[in-house]
Amino acid sequence: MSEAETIERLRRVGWRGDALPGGGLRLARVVAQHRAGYELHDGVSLFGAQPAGHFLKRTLDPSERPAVGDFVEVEPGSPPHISKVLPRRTVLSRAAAGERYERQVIATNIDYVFVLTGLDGDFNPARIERYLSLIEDSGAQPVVLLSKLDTRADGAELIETLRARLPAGTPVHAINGKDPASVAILAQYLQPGDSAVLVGSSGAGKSTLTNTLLGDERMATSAVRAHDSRGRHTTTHRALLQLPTGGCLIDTPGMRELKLTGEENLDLFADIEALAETCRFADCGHGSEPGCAVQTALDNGELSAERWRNYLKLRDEREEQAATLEARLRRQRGGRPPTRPHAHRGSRDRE
Ligand SMILES: Nc1nc2c(ncn2[C@@H]2O[C@H](COP(=O)(O)OP(=O)(O)OP(=O)(O)O)[C@@H](O)[C@H]2O)c(=O)[nH]1
Ligand SMILES: [Zn+2]
Repeated sequence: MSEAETIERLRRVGWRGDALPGGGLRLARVVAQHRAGYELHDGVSLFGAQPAGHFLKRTLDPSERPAVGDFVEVEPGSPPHISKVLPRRTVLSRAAAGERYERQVIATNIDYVFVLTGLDGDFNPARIERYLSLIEDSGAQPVVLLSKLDTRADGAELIETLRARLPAGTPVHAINGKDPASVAILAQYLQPGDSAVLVGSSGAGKSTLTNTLLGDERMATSAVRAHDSRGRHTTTHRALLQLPTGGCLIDTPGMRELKLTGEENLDLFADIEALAETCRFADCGHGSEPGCAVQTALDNGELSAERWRNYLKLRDEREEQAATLEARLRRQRGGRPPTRPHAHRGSRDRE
């Protein structure tokens, strides 16, 4: 098979390059990960594979192991082995639950993250901002989707309010997830070589939208499911769906549980942080302290009470997670205090 044909096949599972890395080994994409091994797809067929021995070393940073979305080199054999993970163009990760604090890779090589919110009771701009802050360091481009447009007469107003609030340039689309004509606007993010993921709270309409995007391909997907587990209906999660528009949608359980972690930055609220820096006291609690810049901005309407509350919520969440991490690390050290110097801002007057 020619290199052009191989690239053409891999394009169907999200390969973006115009050339293949040397070595002549088979390339494929990780579409699912189970306790028993990996499932790979090369654009034509789905097959199982095991990680090569060097991926199993205990000292290896877990984020270097193959993850859903990775393009990998495969050594033939039965079973085939994953010998190498190719460089990742983007990495979506979160703090892992467990005894050791570490980043857990959720999916790699994602181009677009669809942040889905219903325009019904689910509508919550603060939550959308929090999702955007999660995606911020991943390299993927966020696309805000508002579903259930058909259920809300004042939808257009809500959308304008949201657009004004989000960072300039963030795409926002309102859709009816059940209507293929309405969903067609997403084709621009789902062309051959594109990989997208869908996040949003329960009931937002993720399954509905996925099925509409799959269209007639929905049948094909269940057919693959049926025979890849030797006739039985597999209960494993099919994480990579090939869409009729040529792009693919990654749908992993980890993606669905995307949560805030102690590491997310608060860049969306950089203006508030800058404002708080100008309070008279460096340790201002932004309550009734004299010379509090935040209170002044709240009073004269420069800062809305809602944005201030959202900022506080996100900050508290981050501090709580940092404290949990700190306690966990201290337990590991046998109760000794941290060895690294502690950043501490004392009560000092800036005047
Ligand atoms: N009217 C209308 N209903 C929708 C739309 N999108 C989803 N729904 C309905 O909303 C309900 C929840 O949709 P789901 O697709 O199951 O939501 P989900 O995000 O997959 O939920 P989980 O599986 O719990 O994560 C269903 O009853 C859908 O029919 C829409 O655009 N318009
Ligand atoms: Zn203050």
